[in-house]
Amino acid sequence: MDSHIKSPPTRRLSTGERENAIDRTIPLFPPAIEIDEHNYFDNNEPPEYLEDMIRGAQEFVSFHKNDRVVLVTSGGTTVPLENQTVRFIDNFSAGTRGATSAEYFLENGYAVIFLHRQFSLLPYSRHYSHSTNCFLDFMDEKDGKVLVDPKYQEEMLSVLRKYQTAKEKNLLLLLPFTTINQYLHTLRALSVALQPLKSRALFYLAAAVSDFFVPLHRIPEHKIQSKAGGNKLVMNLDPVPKFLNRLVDKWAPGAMIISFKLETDSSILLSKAKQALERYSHQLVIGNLLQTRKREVVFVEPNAPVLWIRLTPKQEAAGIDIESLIIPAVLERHSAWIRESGGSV
Ligand SMILES: CC(C)(COP(=O)(O)O)[C@@H](O)C(=O)NCCC(=O)N[C@@H](CSSC[C@H](N)C(=O)O)C(=O)O
Repeated sequence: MDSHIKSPPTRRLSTGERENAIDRTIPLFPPAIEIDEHNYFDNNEPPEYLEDMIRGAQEFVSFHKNDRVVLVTSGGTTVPLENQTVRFIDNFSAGTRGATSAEYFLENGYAVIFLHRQFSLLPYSRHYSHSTNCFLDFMDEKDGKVLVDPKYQEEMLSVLRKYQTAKEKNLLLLLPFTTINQYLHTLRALSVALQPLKSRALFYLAAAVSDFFVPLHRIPEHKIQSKAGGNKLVMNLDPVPKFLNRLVDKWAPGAMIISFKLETDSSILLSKAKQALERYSHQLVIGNLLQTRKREVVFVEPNAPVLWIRLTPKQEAAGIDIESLIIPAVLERHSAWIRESGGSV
């Protein structure tokens, strides 16, 4: 390559120069209070499908009135920059944490409401997605028929049977979202639908939720135009009200609530997870770093030392899911929560 032509910097998308980072020292946004809840939900309309969706969820909860039901949120929420959305800000999440966790909850007898980013990974089908482990690579053709390559029969049969069981027993309800607004309206409505289950309801909030958004009254209707010669796009975003404490205090009284804390800077992970627990007074924060989220997490809970859960190098090499270690530890805590709440385990 000519010396004067510099190859573009080989930068991973998730790294950036520190001096460009936003000032993390700005005061934290306080937890949402009642007026914030009314302001947000009164001024940002619910998705038009919400009533139908919640009717289905109420039927699901009623069907499982004597079971343990977990609401797993998964995938990233988007912040549209135009009402007729062409551009949006996205939050990183492939949906692996949520989809894999949902499988282990199902295998432990939970009914699962899977509130997920549309088109992100789903329980069971995640094993053969369009990109990783493309399902077409597991097929073969013989006498004009499509066959599964014998090498993969056993593994695929195991996944297929679990998927079919979940469907036949009505154990898995898949509910999509895309935007932060759809997510928040749906989360609040589902929380109310789950109230009859009291302590047998579990919230496992693995979705990557936006912290800033463009309120409806400030969002342009059509695609933002870029002028010839270039013009800056200056965005004025509001903080997304911190609804976790509304969930704990009002929307889902009695349920066990677990949130995830995502950081990229290991030096602040524990303090931020502890801060979330103190601010929201829920039962467990599972902290994880973007870079190591598939091999280690840390449990931060009241009146207990922090507990690191890690895959050994051997387990990692064998392709063991860290969720196979996380979920049993969560189930133990949920059983204790039900006992302490006076429910029958
Ligand atoms: C997203 C990942 C890392 C999984 O990745 P994939 O397997 O690729 O899907 C998940 O483990 C996670 O940390 N999820 C939570 C991420 C998140 O946004 N957490 C929020 C807190 S919970 S969102 C609640 C809301 N912001 C509020 O405070 O009320 C945070 O860290 O600030």
